[in-house]
Amino acid sequence: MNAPTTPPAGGGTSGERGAWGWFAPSDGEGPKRPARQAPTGSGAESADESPEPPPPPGCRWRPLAYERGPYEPQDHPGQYGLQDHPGQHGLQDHPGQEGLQTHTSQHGQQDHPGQYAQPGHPHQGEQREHQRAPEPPDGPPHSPPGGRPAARPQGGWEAPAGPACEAPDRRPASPATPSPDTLLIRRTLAEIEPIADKVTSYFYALLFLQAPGLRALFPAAMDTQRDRLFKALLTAARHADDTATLSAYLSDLGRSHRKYGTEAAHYPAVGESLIGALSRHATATWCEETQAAWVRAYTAISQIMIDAAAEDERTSPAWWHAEIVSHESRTQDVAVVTVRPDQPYPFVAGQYAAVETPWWPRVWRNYSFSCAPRDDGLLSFHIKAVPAGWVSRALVHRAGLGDVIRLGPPNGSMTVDHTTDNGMLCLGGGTGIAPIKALVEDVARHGRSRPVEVFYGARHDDDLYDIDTMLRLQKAHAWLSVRPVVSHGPTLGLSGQLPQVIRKYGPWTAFDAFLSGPPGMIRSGVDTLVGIGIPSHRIRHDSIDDLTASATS
Ligand SMILES: NC(=O)C1=CN([C@@H]2O[C@H](COP(=O)(O)OP(=O)(O)OC[C@H]3O[C@@H](n4cnc5c(N)ncnc54)[C@H](O)[C@@H]3O)[C@@H](O)[C@H]2O)C=CC1
Repeated sequence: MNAPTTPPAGGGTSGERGAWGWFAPSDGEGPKRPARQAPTGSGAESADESPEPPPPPGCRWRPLAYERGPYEPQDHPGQYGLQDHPGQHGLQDHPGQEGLQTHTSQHGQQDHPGQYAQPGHPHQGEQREHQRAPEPPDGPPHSPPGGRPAARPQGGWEAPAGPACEAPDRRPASPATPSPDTLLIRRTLAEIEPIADKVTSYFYALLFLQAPGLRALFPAAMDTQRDRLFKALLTAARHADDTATLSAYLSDLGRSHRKYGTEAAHYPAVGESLIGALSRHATATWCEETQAAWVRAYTAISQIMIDAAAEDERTSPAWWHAEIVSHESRTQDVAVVTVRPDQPYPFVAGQYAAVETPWWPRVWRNYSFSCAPRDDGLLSFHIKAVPAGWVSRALVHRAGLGDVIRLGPPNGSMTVDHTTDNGMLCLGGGTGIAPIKALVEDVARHGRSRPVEVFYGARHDDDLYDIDTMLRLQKAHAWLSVRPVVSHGPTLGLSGQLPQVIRKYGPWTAFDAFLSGPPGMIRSGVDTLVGIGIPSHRIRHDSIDDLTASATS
């Protein structure tokens, strides 16, 4: 599985596929290589400090077909590989917000997803066709900006002869002082931020040009998944100094990429494309030193991901098949879908999984489990069909008994801490009630009673599709209180939006809080809760970024 990362003995030629110049992640088995030096000058003289074995003649990927899938897509062979699945250690890249987010809330910015679909997103139409690899949006990838001849000797990109770097402060990093590499990386990021879309497109164009085989790992239409990998890489690089959190985040990312068919051998091409896209677009700040910083960062990032994937492979499948055993329509747009995985599926209440349907190969969407682990091993999801949501519409309107979906591994950290008896304040907006129900079941199973206060929000009374279940649970457990809250229209319950309504109750300062619902609700919910005295480390929710990114799921 070692990646063919070194240039051929005689030196690779520009653009030669597989002659990766910089990135040689190990397969997690052997010792790690030190980061390569970035090319200097023309790059021709750049060399690894340690001798390397001659590389294979090209970068080859074995075909990435489902190996045990009953529904191999016909016209999109293989399966997609490179998507971000922010896990519970969530790194968020929010404008104006620096620092890694952990699984608990920092004012509404945390990691990963729940399910995620909101109507009215500008994603239009179902599955637009993008079957061929995209063209680089602004010129051939090997031409650096300004028409300078592109040289990519030894398989690496030459640093454009841009302005010299301002020498960064070389003192060691501290929590308050970013390392010199991180400073350089952040300069690049600041420069590309206004043109992030363009850089993202360019990155993928380069990737598919250099390694056409990787195209088959992505969905036919590069929808919201498109920029996740790129974004995750940038975010990780931005936070390269925070090794503990970064390592947890990247390990999750590496593990979750297994279901896409990602292999260690894919990482060099990704790294080459990353550097290629950045060097082309960050022309004001790119220089040799910056390039070297990015090479070091990517080498470290990819190695963590590869190691985590290799470790995970020893104990866990890359995905599970799961047969639909119950499909219950609750409203016109909401269904409760129950599945039986083909092998034991270990998870914790409050987590979520990526789901792929047979109808949209390689398009994965995250859905929270609506139940705690059950003795019979079944899993349930609440799915709301949204206008342009390929997966959600298929699951609500097309799926039926006997259909087989695929599940990625469990993820997420909106889970109950059973070491404390703190009260739990739970806000579930719309289908966001699903993981809240799972948390309630988890507390019930655990046997130690603690106050659990659930506020269940919906637009209209009719949208409270799971209120009967929640009220049944309330009846069964004296420690549980469930309050329906309706934001639009008349109701016998409480009126208003969830965050407003909880202000009228409390005090909540001794409670842990759990938020699940639309991104707007999470944001204002976190603000409200922090405002009324719940420390942010006791507020849990899934990633706002991914809730937003997956708005058309
Ligand atoms: N783990 C999670 O966080 C999960 C999240 N979801 C997400 O929950 C959402 C459910 O959508 P719908 O059922 O259409 O819910 P919805 O849009 O009808 O909202 C439900 C309730 O949430 C509150 N709310 C919504 N927007 C708000 C805002 N901007 N500020 C304050 N409160 C607000 C209101 O009380 C509203 O009645 C989806 O975006 C889905 O992705 C779903 C399942 C799990």
